[in-house]
Amino acid sequence: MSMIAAFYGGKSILITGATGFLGKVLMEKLFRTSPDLKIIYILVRPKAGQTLQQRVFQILNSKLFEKVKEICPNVHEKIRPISADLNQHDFGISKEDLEELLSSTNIVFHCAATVRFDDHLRHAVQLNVTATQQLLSMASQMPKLEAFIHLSTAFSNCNLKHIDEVIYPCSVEPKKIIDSMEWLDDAIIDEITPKLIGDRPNTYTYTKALGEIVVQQEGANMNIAIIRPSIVGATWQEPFPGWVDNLNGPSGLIIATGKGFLRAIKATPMAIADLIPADTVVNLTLAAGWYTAVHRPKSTLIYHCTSGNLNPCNWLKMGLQVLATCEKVPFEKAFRRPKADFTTTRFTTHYWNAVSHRAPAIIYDIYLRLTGRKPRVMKLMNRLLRTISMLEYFINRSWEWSTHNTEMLMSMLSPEDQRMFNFDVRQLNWLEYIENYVLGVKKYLLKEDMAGVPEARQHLRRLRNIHYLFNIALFLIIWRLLIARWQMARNVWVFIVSFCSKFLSYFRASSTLKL
Ligand SMILES: CCCCCCCCCCCCCCCCCCCCCCCC(=O)SCCNC(=O)CCNC(=O)[C@H](O)C(C)(C)COP(=O)(O)OP(=O)(O)OC[C@H]1O[C@@H](n2cnc3c(N)ncnc32)[C@H](O)[C@@H]1OP(=O)(O)O
Ligand SMILES: NC(=O)C1=CN([C@@H]2O[C@H](COP(=O)(O)OP(=O)(O)OC[C@H]3O[C@@H](n4cnc5c(N)ncnc54)[C@H](OP(=O)(O)O)[C@@H]3O)[C@@H](O)[C@H]2O)C=CC1
Repeated sequence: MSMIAAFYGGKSILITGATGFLGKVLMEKLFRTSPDLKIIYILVRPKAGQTLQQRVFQILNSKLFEKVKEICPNVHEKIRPISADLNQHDFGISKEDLEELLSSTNIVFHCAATVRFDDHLRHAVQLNVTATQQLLSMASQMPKLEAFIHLSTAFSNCNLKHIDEVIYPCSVEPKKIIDSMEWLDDAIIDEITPKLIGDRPNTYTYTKALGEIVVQQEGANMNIAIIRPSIVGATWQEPFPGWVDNLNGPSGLIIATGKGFLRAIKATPMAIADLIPADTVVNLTLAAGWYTAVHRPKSTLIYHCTSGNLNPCNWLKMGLQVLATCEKVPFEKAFRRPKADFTTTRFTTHYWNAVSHRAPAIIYDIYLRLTGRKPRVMKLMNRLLRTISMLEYFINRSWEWSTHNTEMLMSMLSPEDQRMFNFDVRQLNWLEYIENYVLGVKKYLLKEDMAGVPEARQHLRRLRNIHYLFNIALFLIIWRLLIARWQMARNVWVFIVSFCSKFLSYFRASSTLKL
């Protein structure tokens, strides 16, 4: 019998960010392994004209929840969406809902965050720091609370090369930052942002670091743990391989590669690609929830959920496998054939951006214009280049994360739990995982049917022929222009023509002799 699954049985669990990528995988696993849990409260904001119920309905109707609906047919009765916006004071939760939450919750999983790298500091602080502080304040009023699990990121201290499972201080206290956001205007915040984030690359990593300090300070009297995943990718094994439903991390770039938009990217091929599957993160999170509640460690434990030190993969291996899979099982309606390379210098990056990204986009937009359609490729390309520039920091460096707490936790699990809540990435076969990831992107993110693969292959063959024809035409045009303007080119041309004609006459003469 799994100790972890039994622990969650009968529990009332609060999840923030349950509509996000990790939140959904977390909820799915909880229902699948502990169908007898009492209730899961989820803090949800109404969005895109959808009510809370419609949002829950949409989640439950996705492929991710198919197994859960078999195991736990009354799953919809066990999810209680609570209207809440983490940007608002007290989250805008009604008095009745708040009372119910405070009196019933046993475990909190805090997943909600803004994960945008370019978010304005005010917004990133509000969501990643202030909201965390408010949630902790709510948690401190929960008499039945057994554990509070906070999702952070392994990159919260990416300004360091070696990162231990400890909380590092920031130059300015989070409380001062929170206060200052209330009275500083946007222009001043813009001005001080680079100074505050210092040698971190963006507001996301900076505010996640502040959030951790808040957790440590405000949660001193609670059973708290912090999980720091690295780059979260599609699921590895559960509920099935390859599930992914947003463009964050590598997923967006996998699409850009498969559709032939991405042809070159500045990356360090041998740098560690510290990917971690979403189901691995969720298994560790649930195990940490159990351990924190049952064993009550004296201090807040931080768990690194990373792969680099146990089973390293690098960007070259990943890139090659992405390309190989896109060749084998192509994406539909590709812009160009999937073919890409790494650049290592600023100069070559600018060159390939001009030649392989911007030039084809301009040519295709001219073609669209000439055929009476709206040009759109250059706009897409500019977005892609902006996204790449935001991600570049993470694909040109390697970090070392120590994993003592994570390994300790693994050793505390029973063999049954080690199997059921597996977070041992040493067992992961990268080539198989990346192939399933790419297929998952195709099926679950792009919603492409596998039945369309022959047509997609045919399309790639057409693109290859167009590419050859285009290159031949380009060569002939350039050559014609050179001949018209340059004596040297004319001389070379005369030499080639006379050489060919001599060769032909010799060939003809020798075949006549043989006859
Ligand atoms: C020799 C062989 C060579 C082979 C080479 C080729 C192989 C290449 C394949 C493998 C690539 C590997 C890449 C690795 C990438 C590494 C990522 C590292 C990330 C470190 C993460 C740290 C971990 C975390 O804790 S945080 C979670 C991660 N967070 C994110 O990823 C958020 C990033 N996104 C943003 O910050 C923003 O979306 C931003 C700034 C990128 C874009 O903002 P903007 O306002 O311009 O646009 P949006 O409104 O957000 O979206 C506009 C448009 O773009 C689409 N889009 C959004 N994100 C991405 C994306 N990541 N990739 C591609 N496209 C994206 C979005 O859907 C919108 O499209 P619409 O059509 O308008 O809907
Ligand atoms: N994905 C990754 O690569 C990594 C993620 N992490 C961490 O894991 C956690 C989960 O990330 P992930 O699932 O990928 O992120 P997502 O962006 O997929 O999900 C974010 C969640 O936060 C919710 N949210 C955002 N703003 C608000 C708000 N104002 N009020 C209420 N809810 C809000 C979103 O709700 P809505 O659906 O309404 O937008 C969504 O449910 C985060 O803390 C992140 O920092 C750490 C390392 C890597």
